[in-house]
This record gives sequence, C-alpha cells and structure tokens, in this order.
Amino acid sequence: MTHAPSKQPKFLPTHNELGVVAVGFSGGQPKPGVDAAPMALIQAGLIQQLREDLEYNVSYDGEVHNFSEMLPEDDPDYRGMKRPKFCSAVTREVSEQVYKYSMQGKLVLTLGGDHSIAIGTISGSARAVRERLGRELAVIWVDAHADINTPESSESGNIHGMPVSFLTGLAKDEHEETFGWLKEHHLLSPKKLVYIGLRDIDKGEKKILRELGIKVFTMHDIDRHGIGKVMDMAVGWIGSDTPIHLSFDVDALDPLWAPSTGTPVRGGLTLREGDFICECLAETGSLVAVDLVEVNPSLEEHGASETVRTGVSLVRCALGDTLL
Ligand SMILES: NC(=[NH2+])NCCC[C@H](N)C(=O)O
Ligand SMILES: [Mn+2]
Ligand SMILES: [Mn+2]
Repeated sequence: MTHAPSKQPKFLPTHNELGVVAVGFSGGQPKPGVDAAPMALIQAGLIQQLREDLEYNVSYDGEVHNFSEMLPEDDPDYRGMKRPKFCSAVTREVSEQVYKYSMQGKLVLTLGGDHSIAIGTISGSARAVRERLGRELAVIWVDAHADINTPESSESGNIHGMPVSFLTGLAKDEHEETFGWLKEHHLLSPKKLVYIGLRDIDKGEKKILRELGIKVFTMHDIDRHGIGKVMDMAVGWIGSDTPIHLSFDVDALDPLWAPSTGTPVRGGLTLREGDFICECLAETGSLVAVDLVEVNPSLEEHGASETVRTGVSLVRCALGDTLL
C-alpha cells in the first residue's frame, strides 16, 4: 500500500474542477435547522477557501436550494415513511445535479441537509461513474449510524435513517413519486460499501448488515486497531482501482467536536480522526464525490460555530488541503 499523494486524480480528467451542490433540505428527519447548514458553511468561508487556498475552479450556482417549490400539497406517511413524496422529489433533483457535474468530470461536493440527500448524491454519482468510466462506484459512509433501515425496519419513519437501503436496492418502491425513480444504474453494490465510525445501530439494521455481508468498522474496531490501520483496511477492501464517493455525517464525530447535529451519539471520532479519514481518501486520488451532512446550526447554539468549523475542516481535508 502506498501513502504517496497522487497529484493527478485517477478518475477525473483534471485535479481542480469542483462542482458544488448546496442542499438546504431537512425533510428526512423532524428537526428544523439542518437546512441552514450550507449557508453557514459558505458564510464560514468554505467555498472561498476552496477557491483561494486549495485552488479549485469551483462551479456553484450561488444558491442554496430549499426545494420549497417541490413541497407536495399532500404527503401522507407511506410504508411508515414520513414526507415520502417530498424526500423522493428532492433526492431525484439532487441526483440529476450530481450526475451532471460528475459527467463533466468534476469532483462533486454536496453540502447538506440531512442524510436522506445521499439517496440523490450517491445515485447520481453511481450512474455517472457507470456511464463515464464503465465502473462501479464504491462508497465510504462515515457515521455514528448505519442509515440502512428499510421503511419496514425503521422505528422512526425518518428517511435519513434509510438512504443506504434504497441505494443498495434492499428497499424499493414501484411508485415513481416514492423512490420508484431509482433504477438499476443508480444503485450501489453492498460489496462496495464500507462503514466507519458506527456506534448506534438499530436491531433491524444489525441483521441487515450481517445478511448483506457489509464491511463495517465500528468505533470498537477503531479503538482496537487505531484509525491508521482501519483506513488501510477500508481502502484495501475497496481496492485502488475503484472510484470512491465519501458520504460524511458530522455525527460520526464525538459531540465534543460536533455538538450541533440532530442525532448526536457520545463516544465518537476525534476531530483528528475525522480529518485523517478524509486525508486518507484524498490521498487515494480515487475520490469522485464528497457529501457533508447533518450539521444543524440551530441545535446546541453555543456549539454551532464549532460544528461548522469541524465541517469546514473535514471538507478541506477531503479535498486535499493537508497533503504536501
Ligand atoms: N442520518 C442520521 N443522523 N441518521 C440517524 C438514524 C437514527 C435511527 N437509526 C433511525 O433510523 O431513525
Ligand atoms: Mn448519523
Ligand atoms: Mn447519517
């Protein structure tokens, strides 16, 4: 295994074209405020830093999309899911935006929003990577949670706890307006998925993770092996010849570093461990997309600026800031 930073990315035609999608969406869970995260991150200087310090050529339409025009008149619970039509419509739109940037050979950064938006980001990049490169996408999902409930296994009905089940095809729906738009070319193989940081997994999710044989590095594994070894194993599992989408839920970090998030869980990653995960993935040269989700500046307000600062740091590291 080599740790040499690759200047030329493996799956992108240039090293500095970045497409940014700002998704002010909170409908995958009940707490308002997570929709304000993209603006908070941008106001903290994220995009400016990506342009000026990291020298990315950033494509960004200057808007945080809140998708209010997509709010359905009537959106009753369906199969236990809350706001199914709204989530489906928004993620479908996000999928198209990510797909377009990715087809242009740009690295895609999506700022959420709650984690349900990964239904859009990952389906868009999986499809683009298939069409542009003829390859299957791998996903590194960094989170306290597995977010792999099916509508039926979920105890909360919150769709931000379900994205991975829709993305792997474990959950499906025949109706276009409730995720039926997800087609084969949008999907991710469970063999190409690696979790890091888990520590709050629902009973039903444990069963699913075991049955699908998904690679999981829990906080216990990180304590046992150290984050360095865990990253070697994670990257080794994926292989050096596979495009990678990083989906980073800020609640993977300990609430000490990221208190302002909807479902905090104690006993998480340190800021350095989080940054290190991002650095290792930047180092692979295989990243094609990055999501940062679940920053909620209206929760634990005294910690909001710290959480935003953490988010900025994670994104900078994923985009190569700390590589020589
Ligand atoms: N993206 C998140 N923060 N997800 C938390 C999910 C919590 C719980 N497992 C649920 O399904 O409701
Ligand atoms: Mn989480
Ligand atoms: Mn999550």
